[in-house]
Parts: sequence; structure tokens; C-alpha cells
Amino acid sequence: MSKSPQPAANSRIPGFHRMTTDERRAAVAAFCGLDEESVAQLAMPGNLDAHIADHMIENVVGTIAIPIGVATNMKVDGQDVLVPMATEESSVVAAVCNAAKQCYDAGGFTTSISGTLMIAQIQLLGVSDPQSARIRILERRDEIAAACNACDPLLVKLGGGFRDLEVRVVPTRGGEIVVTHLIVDTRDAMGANAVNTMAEALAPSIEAWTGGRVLLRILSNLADRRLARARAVWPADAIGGPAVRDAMIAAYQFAEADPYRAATHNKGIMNGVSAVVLATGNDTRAVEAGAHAFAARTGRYKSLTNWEVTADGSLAGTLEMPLAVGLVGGATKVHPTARACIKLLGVTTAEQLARIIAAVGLAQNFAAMRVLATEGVQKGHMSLHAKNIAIVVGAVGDEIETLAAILIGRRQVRQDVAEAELAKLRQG
Ligand SMILES: CC(C)(COP(=O)([O-])OP(=O)([O-])OC[C@H]1O[C@@H](n2cnc3c(N)ncnc32)[C@H](O)[C@@H]1OP(=O)([O-])[O-])[C@@H](O)C(=O)NCCC(=O)NCCSC(=O)C[C@@](C)(O)CC(=O)[O-]
Ligand SMILES: NC(=O)C1=CN([C@@H]2O[C@H](COP(=O)(O)OP(=O)(O)OC[C@H]3O[C@@H](n4cnc5c(N)ncnc54)[C@H](O)[C@@H]3O)[C@@H](O)[C@H]2O)C=CC1
Repeated sequence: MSKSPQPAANSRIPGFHRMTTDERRAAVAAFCGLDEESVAQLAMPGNLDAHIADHMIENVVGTIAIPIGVATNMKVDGQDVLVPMATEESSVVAAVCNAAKQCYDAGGFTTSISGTLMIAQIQLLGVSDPQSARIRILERRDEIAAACNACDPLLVKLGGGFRDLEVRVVPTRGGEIVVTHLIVDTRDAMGANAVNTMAEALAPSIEAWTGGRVLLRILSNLADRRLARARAVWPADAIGGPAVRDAMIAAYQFAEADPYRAATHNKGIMNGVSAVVLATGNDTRAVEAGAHAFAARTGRYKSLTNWEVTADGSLAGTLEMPLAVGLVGGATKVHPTARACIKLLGVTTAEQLARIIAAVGLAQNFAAMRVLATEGVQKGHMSLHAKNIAIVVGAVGDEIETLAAILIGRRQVRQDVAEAELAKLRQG
């Protein structure tokens, strides 16, 4: 039995990972004033009602439960926050806690956002004079704005709606096409449905103005008008000294130079990003598509983060990436556990959510680079993964921790070794 949880004054909760799950929920509730219903929702095994599941997607036959861990030590824009992360991968949550701990005293993470603008694309084919068609569409800006806003009076009332118009002539293998971008502020919605409705509503007018034929009418997941940014500074002393710092810079330079490495580097960032996106009921595929398209925007796939050394010798990291997430729409309001996670985070706007997710992505990248540039990823990752291996070979109850400790002690986190050790354990 671990020690009793103390109400947390901040997100630094040393030993949080040694508490029982009940104690952790109590500590989280004490930290953010989470109501009993949300605590109960988090505690419920298989916490999605079959009836709700059956209405969320098609042809439902069941649900799959993914654990939600809470990242501690996070300070974002001066405020301590506990961050729920839904992931099947061991060591991801621990990595964020670890990275955040090492920059906490230096101020944690500072974030910003470029706005909450989404882009809907309308593809126009069959115009012999695409440049003229482009100008004809641009001339209708006011009509287009009014038509878009008429599609979603609630969004307009909430301060969102049409913001801008772009029209591009894009060469394709089938000839030049005219692509209209509707740029719409979707406020606290991710906004796919909202902007798709506008694009579909406008299509007949665009055909009438140009004599062309509209084909696709759909948002772009390259949400480069909805960038979230995070930065943080890790003093060299807090991370093991200048040699560790310089090794991390060299690791980053590898990702900058080589897309094979950049893909893995960015996968590490997405370990954190996608886990918060999923926990809050947002669309992981939309965020992932946006991230990777943004990483490749110059024509060469690159790191989403930048790392450099400050004048005083600290390690400074920055992350900038599209983060189209919402607090309304999708599963955010439908899935009761997503609602509980949003309460746990204490965010009231999509902007705040995106900013915290960017901070988590940066933390995750720091932790991965630090272990890769020092002891290697296997030590930490495999020690946490040892419990999974124990379960795979059939360990139950107390056997799981005992067997995992044996595997870590032997430095052989392998299924064949686990099978043999479990057999030995059971023989007494
Ligand atoms: C695993 C650690 C954190 C151990 O790191 P450590 O230095 O052994 O940890 P420690 O025991 O000294 O503890 C330091 C702090 O880490 C946290 N911590 C420590 N242990 C736990 C735990 N069990 N549960 C929750 N939090 C934990 C916790 O905050 C703790 O502070 P405390 O609370 O004790 O004051 C470290 O090795 C690490 O950061 N590893 C990185 C792991 C990682 O990146 N995993 C992702 C999976 S690999 C992958 O998919 C991505 C990759 C790597 O390919 C990306 C890339 O290539 O760039
Ligand atoms: N390529 C993609 O990424 C695609 C994604 N989707 C899905 O679309 C869904 C998201 O679409 P949304 O338009 O976000 O959902 P939605 O249509 O369910 O909700 C958005 C609407 O909520 C209303 N609203 C109420 N309060 C609001 C507030 N505070 N701020 C903004 N709007 C508010 C507005 O009328 C707004 O249009 C996700 O489930 C996503 O998976 C759908 C098609 C394509």
C-alpha cells in the first residue's frame, strides 16, 4: 500500500506514479476540484455505455478500453495543470512527467496560438480560363462571406464565421484546376463539419460564376492557420550538464537533416500529442495528418521542433504545429470520459486545449531525445514495458509486479525469459 495522497498545491506530485489508481484519482480530484461524477466516470471499467457506443459509429460490436494516465509536473503559461493522456504505449506518460519536471523550476512551458481558423477547399474543374475564374470568384468575397455565415448563425453568434478567401490555380496531371479556400474561424469547434457545410453550400454559386464544375468540397487537414506553439528552456544543470545538452543538439540535427530520423522524432512528439487528443475525444487522424503535412511543407520532411543553446548555456526547445482540436463537436461532448478529461484539464476554450497539447508534444520530444542521446531508450521504456510482457505470458495479480522486477533485474525483458521465470515463480 502506498502512502495517502496529499492534496496537491501544484502539478509537481512526487511519487504520483507510486500511488494506487484510487489514490491518484483522489489526488487529481483534490488538485483540480474534479466532481464526483467525473471521478466515477474515470474509475468505471469499460467506461463507454453500449448504447452510446452504438450511436457513435456504425456496425458496433464492442469497445476497446485504453488507459488514461495523468502527466504531472506540467506548468503551462505559469499555471500548473494535470494532463490526461490516453495511450496504449508504456513510458509515454512517464516521459512527459520526466521532461516537465526538469524544466519546472525554469518556468515550464510558454505557449501561443495563431488563431482558430480552418480552411475548406472547393475544387473547380473544366474552366478554360482558370486565371479569370479565380478573379471572378475573388470579386464575390462579400457574397461568399454572407453565404458562409448564413450556414452557421450559432458559430457567428459565438464570434466565429467567415474570415477570408483565397483562390489558387493549381496545376494537376489533368490540367489546371481552380481551388477556392474558405477561411473560417471555428472557435471552440475543430470545425470540419462546420466548414464542409459552407463549402457544399457555395458550390452551385461558384459553378454559376465560372461556368466550371465543382467536384470536391472538404476541409484541409493542413490547418496552417491554426498553429499552436510551445517553448521551454531546460538549464544544462537540470538535464545532466553541457555534454548531455550538446548530445541532444546533435540528435536534433540528425532529425533536421534526415527524413528517416525526422519521421521517428516526430512520432515521439505525436506520442504525447495524440494521447491528449484522444483523451479529450478529438480526431487523432486529423491532427496527425496536419502535423505530418506541416512537417513536409517546404518539400522536405523535417522535425516539428527546433532545439538550440541559449546565451547562458541552457537548452531551448520550440514546437510549432497545426492543432485543430475542439471542445464541441465530434466525440468531445458525446463521450462521457472525454468530458471528464476536459474537466480534469480545466480548459474552457479550444485555444487553451491546443496550447497544452503543444506543450505536451514538446515535453515528449525532450524526454525521447534525452534518453536517446544518453542511456538509450530501451532501459526506461523496457522497464515500464516489462509489466506488459508479464501479462502477455500469463502473470496475474501480484505476479505481474514480481515478474516485471525479475525481468528488469536480469536486464532481459523478453517473452521467453518471462515464461521461464513465471514457471519458476509458480513452482515456489
Ligand atoms: C521512463 C523515464 C521517464 C525514466 O526516467 P528516469 O530518469 O529513470 O526517472 P526517475 O526515476 O529519475 O524519475 C524522474 C521523473 O520521471 C517521472 N517518472 C519516472 N518513472 C515514472 C513512472 N513509472 N510513471 C510516471 N512517471 C515516472 C516522474 O515524474 C519522476 O519524478 P518523481 O515523480 O519521482 O519526482 C525516462 O527513461 C524517459 O523519459 N524515457 C523516454 C521514454 C519515451 O520517450 N517513451 C516513448 C516510447 S519510445 C517512442 O515511441 C518514441 C521514440 C523514442 O522513438 C521517439 C524518438 O525516437 O525521438
Ligand atoms: N478531414 C477531416 O478531418 C474530417 C473530420 N470530420 C469530423 O468532424 C467533426 C468535427 O466537426 P465540427 O464542425 O467541429 O463539429 P460539429 O458540427 O459537431 O460542431 C460544430 C458546431 O457546433 C456549434 N457550436 C456550439 N458551440 C460552439 C463553440 N463554442 N464554438 C464553435 N462552434 C460551436 C457551431 O454551430 C459549429 O458549427 C469531428 O468528428 C471530425 O472527426 C468530418 C469530416 C472530415
